[in-house]
Amino acid sequence: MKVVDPLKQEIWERFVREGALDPVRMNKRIAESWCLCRQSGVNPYDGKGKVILNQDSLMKRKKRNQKLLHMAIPFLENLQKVFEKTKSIFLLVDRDGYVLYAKGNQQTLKMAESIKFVEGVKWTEDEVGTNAIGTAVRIREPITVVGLEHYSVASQQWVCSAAPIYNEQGEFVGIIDVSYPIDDHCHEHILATVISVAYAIEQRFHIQSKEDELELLKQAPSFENPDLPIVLCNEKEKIVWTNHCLRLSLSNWQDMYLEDLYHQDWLIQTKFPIYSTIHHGVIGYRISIKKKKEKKRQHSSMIFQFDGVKGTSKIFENVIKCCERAAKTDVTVHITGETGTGKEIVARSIHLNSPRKNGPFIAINCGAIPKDLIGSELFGYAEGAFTGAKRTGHKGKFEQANGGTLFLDEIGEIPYEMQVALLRVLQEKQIVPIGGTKPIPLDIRIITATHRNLHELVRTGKFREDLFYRIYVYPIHVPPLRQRKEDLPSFIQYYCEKNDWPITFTHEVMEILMKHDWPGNIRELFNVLERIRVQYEENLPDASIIHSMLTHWNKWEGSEFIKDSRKLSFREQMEKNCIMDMLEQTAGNVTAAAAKLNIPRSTFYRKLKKYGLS
Ligand SMILES: Nc1ncnc2c1ncn2[C@@H]1O[C@H](COP(=O)(O)OP(=O)(O)OP(=O)(O)O)[C@@H](O)[C@H]1O
Repeated sequence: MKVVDPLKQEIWERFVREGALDPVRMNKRIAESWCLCRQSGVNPYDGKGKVILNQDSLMKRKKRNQKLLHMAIPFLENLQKVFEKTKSIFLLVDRDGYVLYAKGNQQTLKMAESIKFVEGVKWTEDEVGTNAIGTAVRIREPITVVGLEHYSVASQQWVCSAAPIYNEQGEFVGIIDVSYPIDDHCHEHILATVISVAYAIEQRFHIQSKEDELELLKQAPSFENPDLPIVLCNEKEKIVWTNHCLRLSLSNWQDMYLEDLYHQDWLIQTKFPIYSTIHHGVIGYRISIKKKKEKKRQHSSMIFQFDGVKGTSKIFENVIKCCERAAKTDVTVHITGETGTGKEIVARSIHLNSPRKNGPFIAINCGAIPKDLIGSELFGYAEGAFTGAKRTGHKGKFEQANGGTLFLDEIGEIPYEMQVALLRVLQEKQIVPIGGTKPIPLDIRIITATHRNLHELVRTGKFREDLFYRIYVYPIHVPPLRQRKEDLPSFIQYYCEKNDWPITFTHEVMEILMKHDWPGNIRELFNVLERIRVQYEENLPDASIIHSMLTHWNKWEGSEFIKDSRKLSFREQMEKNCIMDMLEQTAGNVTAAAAKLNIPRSTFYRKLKKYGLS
């Protein structure tokens, strides 16, 4: 049933036609809003919702407002029960006017849908004209808008009452609204109810902030690293806790904000958000800090570009210093270190900081190439060098790296007979591709690496001594993760940021991670984090599950880290042999080998990786 008050209809029509109003006969707030709508060109004959978030954006907005949702929804649900017999719907709106929640009478929800008054819609004055939600967002006061007081026709069959919600800091965070069709003369005093509920939600914010503070304090690390000053601050960055090593130097920490630390020459090293287990919003941060003057001492290392985590450990700081020295010259570097410690990242950083940085950086894993192919991979071959060779010939890694850096990983795996050829290239600084006659001059820097003991290989006759002395000129040792555990938080933060994974590790979990020895080093750490992220997303499992994950890691199928040590099944071994045969037949041409085996190239590459052939 359409309810129209002819007098009000005339006032509205005159205003939209001529912009004329008799302010005495109108609510001041409504008159003001109409004028604003007219000025900003809102269409009075429309007023349906237009800006509607898609599912993904709505989820993101809900996530940003999860504390508000958590506080308000129980009250909204309660209202629904109380007003069950009416045609009302109940809404929660964020501070920008987006509807986050809309529930209530089914028939009214349908009617709302017809004007796009739905979850995700932007219901501001600019979008849909004068209305209780949009006007309350602007004036930040409670208001009821009835029928023809709405500026645009789409809402003129509605009565809506809205009130703003303020959090414990007094900040405006959103709107609560009750709306119903104008013919449902159910409650005269609905605005008073909406205001009371908004007030009750605000009280809930105050209580929750105390509970958040207690939860935050429970996150104080129980283990103490005397060299690592830690502070906890709330989400407004007010310091609420420091560890012992800081209490001497920060006597007035209780009155400080994070910003005050900058003024006292402290620098932030890592900053982890801490999330509430109740409402899942950020309740504070765990921060490790460092004195600025210590930083100055490291100044020379700071200008060295390192595309990864440097952390705070002295041991890795020394590695960076060595890299910096090596990068300035063309010295032949040999990098040692256990698997997964980041030898390739270190090699790349030397290249990127060297005068050759604009040239290519070519990496080859000597251990992953079938023995018979290593010659053509390194030195290339000339046109028609052998049956099946590409007509155009093939540029080897040495030639590809010309003008830049060649990184020979797992150099200890290079077959003995190939070592002579390699030595010759290093001495003569030129290559002759297989089957070719013309030498190609080389201008490259060589960096080698191995996780094996090269001295031992020389001693047992598996590695040529003359080649050893050629490559073992400037050794750099990359330490295992267990010797730089203080860098673990930085690695975790790096991983979380890279994967956009907002998670807080409780101190129990951190303790477990700190105690683990990480035999697979950074690769293992990232694999563990990957597994937790994929399996548990943002609901971190119990510390005991993470503990058993680490204990049984080696037994897990499908882990990258164990790929080398894992015994292949019969089927996998057959597949690996087949791939190796085909690579041999196609002289290492991956595209041709994949085509012959009728496997898509991307799958073929995945299999090469799986079997350690890439
Ligand atoms: N400092 C670092 N910052 C960020 N990521 C790192 C760092 N060091 C290693 N990683 C990551 O750890 C993994 C292993 O690193 P990398 O391949 O360089 O190790 P490696 O010592 O060469 O291993 P392998 O001996 O098995 O070849 C890679 O995913 C790499 O990106």
